[in-house]
Amino acid sequence: MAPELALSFSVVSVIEDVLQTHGSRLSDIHLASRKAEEASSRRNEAAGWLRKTVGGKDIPDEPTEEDFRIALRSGIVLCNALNKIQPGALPKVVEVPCDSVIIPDGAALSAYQYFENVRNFLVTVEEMGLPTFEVSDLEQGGKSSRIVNCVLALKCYSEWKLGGKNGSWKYGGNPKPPTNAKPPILRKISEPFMRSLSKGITLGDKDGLLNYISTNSEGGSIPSLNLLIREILSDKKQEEIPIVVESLLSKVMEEFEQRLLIQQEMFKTTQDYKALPEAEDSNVKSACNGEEMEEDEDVEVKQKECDDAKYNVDEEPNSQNFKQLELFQHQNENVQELKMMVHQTKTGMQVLQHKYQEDMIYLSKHLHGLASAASGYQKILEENRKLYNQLQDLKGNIRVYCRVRPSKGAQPNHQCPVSNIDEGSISLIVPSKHGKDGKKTFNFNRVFGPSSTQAEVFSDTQPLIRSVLDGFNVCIFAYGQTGSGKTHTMSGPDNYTEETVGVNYRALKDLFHLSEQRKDTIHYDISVQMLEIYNEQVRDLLTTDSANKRLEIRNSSHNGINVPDANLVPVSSTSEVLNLMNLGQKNRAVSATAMNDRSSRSHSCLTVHVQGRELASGNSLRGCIHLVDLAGSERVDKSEVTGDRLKEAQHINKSLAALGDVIASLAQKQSHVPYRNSKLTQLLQDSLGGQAKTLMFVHVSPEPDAIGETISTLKFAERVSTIELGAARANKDSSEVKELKEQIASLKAASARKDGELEQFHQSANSITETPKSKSQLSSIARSPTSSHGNRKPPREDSSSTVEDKKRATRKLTKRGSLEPLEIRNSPPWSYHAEENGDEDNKELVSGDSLGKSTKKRNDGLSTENNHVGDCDTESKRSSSPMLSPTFLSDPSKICTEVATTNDCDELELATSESSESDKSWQSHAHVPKTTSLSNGVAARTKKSAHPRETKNQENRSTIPSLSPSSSRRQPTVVSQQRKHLQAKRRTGNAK
Ligand SMILES: Nc1ncnc2c1ncn2[C@@H]1O[C@H](COP(=O)(O)OP(=O)(O)OP(=O)(O)O)[C@@H](O)[C@H]1O
Repeated sequence: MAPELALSFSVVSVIEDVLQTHGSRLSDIHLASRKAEEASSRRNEAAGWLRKTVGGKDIPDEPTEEDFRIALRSGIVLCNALNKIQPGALPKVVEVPCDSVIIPDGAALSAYQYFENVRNFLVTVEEMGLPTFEVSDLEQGGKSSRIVNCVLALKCYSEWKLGGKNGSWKYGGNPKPPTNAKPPILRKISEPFMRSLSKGITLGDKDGLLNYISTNSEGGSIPSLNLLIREILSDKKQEEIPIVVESLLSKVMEEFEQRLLIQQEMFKTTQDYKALPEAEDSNVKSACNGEEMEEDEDVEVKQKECDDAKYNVDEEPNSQNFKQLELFQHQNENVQELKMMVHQTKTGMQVLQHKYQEDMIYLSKHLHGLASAASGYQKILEENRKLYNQLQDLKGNIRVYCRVRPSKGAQPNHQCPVSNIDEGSISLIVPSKHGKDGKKTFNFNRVFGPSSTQAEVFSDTQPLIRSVLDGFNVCIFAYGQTGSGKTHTMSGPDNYTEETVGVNYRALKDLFHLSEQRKDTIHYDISVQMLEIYNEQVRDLLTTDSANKRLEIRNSSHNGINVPDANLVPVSSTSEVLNLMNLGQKNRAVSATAMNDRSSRSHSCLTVHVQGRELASGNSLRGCIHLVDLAGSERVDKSEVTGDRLKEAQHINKSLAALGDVIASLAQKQSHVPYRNSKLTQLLQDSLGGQAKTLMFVHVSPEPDAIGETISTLKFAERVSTIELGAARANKDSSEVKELKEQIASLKAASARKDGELEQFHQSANSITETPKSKSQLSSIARSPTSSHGNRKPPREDSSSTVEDKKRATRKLTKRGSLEPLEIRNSPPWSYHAEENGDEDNKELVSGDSLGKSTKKRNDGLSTENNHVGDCDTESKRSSSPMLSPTFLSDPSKICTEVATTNDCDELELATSESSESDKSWQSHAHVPKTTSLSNGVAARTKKSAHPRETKNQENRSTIPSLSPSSSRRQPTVVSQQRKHLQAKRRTGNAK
């Protein structure tokens, strides 16, 4: 802001200076006396006005300069005069000056009070725009002209005011300057300026100058400027005048320049004062930042500086400084207020912080509680899952685990149909025909997402595998669309590592590990078979020539070996297993299809047989695990196969459809389960329908174009999970049962020996009696189960076995130990399966109501594939023969067996009340695998089927009394009587 320049100076002083420079003085021209006269006259006038205005008795009529100064020194007269003409202009006037004599330090106090009065007066006068003086003018004297000027200006103002403010104010200043007026400039008084003030004339103030001139013109006491200059120049020589005028002008110019400089300095000082409040602001900010104490000190220092400045200003009265100070004080008050607010805010913040901390503690406690509740919830969930699994185990449900393969590469614009994977459920987005996609959720025992590792997948399977060592049968099979990851789960990828190896290897590793741990209590023998079903043919994967060899499946064999002709390789370490698996994998039929580069074209089954013997008790147990990697179902249009591949695909799909039928029958608890419709279902029969623990891994591909197959796969899997197989049972034999089995084996051996003798006897008798029967028929009748397959080892000869032994064994097997009559039947294995497993087809095969009528309705597939069926036919034909086997003569128990066989082919069943295993072993004793020894004997089993046809047939069964060897000769009669009796009974039944 440019300062308003009040360039006032005394013309007289300037002229005086110029005259001095030129060696002459105003006094020379009587200026001094005139000045003195003028000063005294003006002083008298001022004193008179003051006396008149405030009644100051201390002011003489014609005071000297000193009198005048002393009279006004306290400032009281001046303040009162000012208050008189401008009431309230000075609210505080120290009226009674302290007596400096009576009161100690009174002088100092008085000086201070004078100073206060005079300062207040000067400030007000300054604000009114009237000429002022310096405090020192009053205290030190010598400069009273300025005081006189000021008083006369007041007088002038008073008169102007009393005159009703008519006309313009002669001093030109604003008598009541607005408070927001620009701050006046602090003036540093130079000597010439002081002098000019004494004259009360300002050049910058045109009115003032005019007033001065007019006043002096009117008063006549002071010559006008014109006159003054003329008077100065009058005594000058002509040639001196230009020089004097020139120096006069240059002096005026110099004075101007000096004034300008002073004004600029004053302006700068004003700016510095203005900067003070800003510094205060920054102090406030610093205080907010916690530096309050330091800043307080700073403020105090600044306050002190300002006070000093105030004092200095007091010394050089300047309304601008006072305004600045007031402003500063105001700002200081604001700062204090702000500080208070900051303090309050800070306190508030502290309270809030405290509350916040309390809240945080409360929340953290709450959170802790929630976390523990959540972990408890998790535990409960886990517990629930376990209980659910246990319940399922008790019910014998097939467990179903679902695994989603990772996507093969990114498929832009295609959304993965798998929308959500939970621990026990998987949700799919199912596209609908109407455009709006639906959501379908499937629940399983466990669901593994694409990121699940092989180890994670195996961890849930582990307990199941371990139960094999406790004598359970376990089946794990992988199901799913082609390329969905079945082989990956079961075997691992092609170049497998320790981490990526599949369930098969891990299972065996675990088995070996556990058997090693238990070696002090149980001795385990572990052996492995590896098969595949390719184009409905069972092939051994552990031989190189297996491609040409068709193997038989014999369900419910006594030792759990369903394919006895396949290689059974004993193993003792995982590396051996790995080698075998590699061999099997190499032999497995795979080929590239459009869906999978290495598509398995067959169902593969790795079977691990475990035989355990408890070292302390001698008890034995037997468990086996089937690890089945099914061939993938495929849509032939999609897999683009032709020729042999197409044929393979058709076989695969057919066998999987058969599996679906079996699952559906089991799920609906139907009495007939069509196991025999495919080799696959035949192989899995024990696992799906027996007392095994079964787990299915269902695999799905995440690709959107596989959604159809994915949905049908998951629906199928859900159905599988509803199947209840009944609680699994361990295959454990006590030592007593074992002993009995051994006895049975020895009896069988004895029986075989007798068979031989019988054959010889028969031959000799034949030649004597010329029987009508052919030789083959007789040998067929005489054929014992053990001799039906020539590829087995003959039973061990046991000379100690007698007929009594056999009878005892039979009685023992009734468990009750009584000698109650037993039904003893000899039957081919398929008959057992038919009844045991509710296989209607097979029941029909063997049903018939008369002797010799072995029948008829026959499943084509079975008739060609099952040797047992052929056996039955033979047996049936044989049964129609009126001839009795010579065996009857030598072995009564054989007779009974024979009778049952010939009489009722559809009832052919082994009965044992001791163990279901016994009967199974009996049925299958003809199919003992190469590596196992025979341990079967004759066993009897009470019939348990409630089938109506069986009930009917039961009536036809012969009740065989215990026979002693001595009665053997009567046997034909007994037998014929028996037959007659049965026939009669049957006829009666039919008539009814
Ligand atoms: N969980 C997985 N992680 C990584 N790769 C996988 C996974 N599952 C499958 N794959 C890969 O997907 C491809 C197809 O898998 P795989 O051969 O196991 O399918 P499949 O169901 O056995 O097929 P097919 O029925 O035709 O034999 C393979 O390259 C396999 O390595």
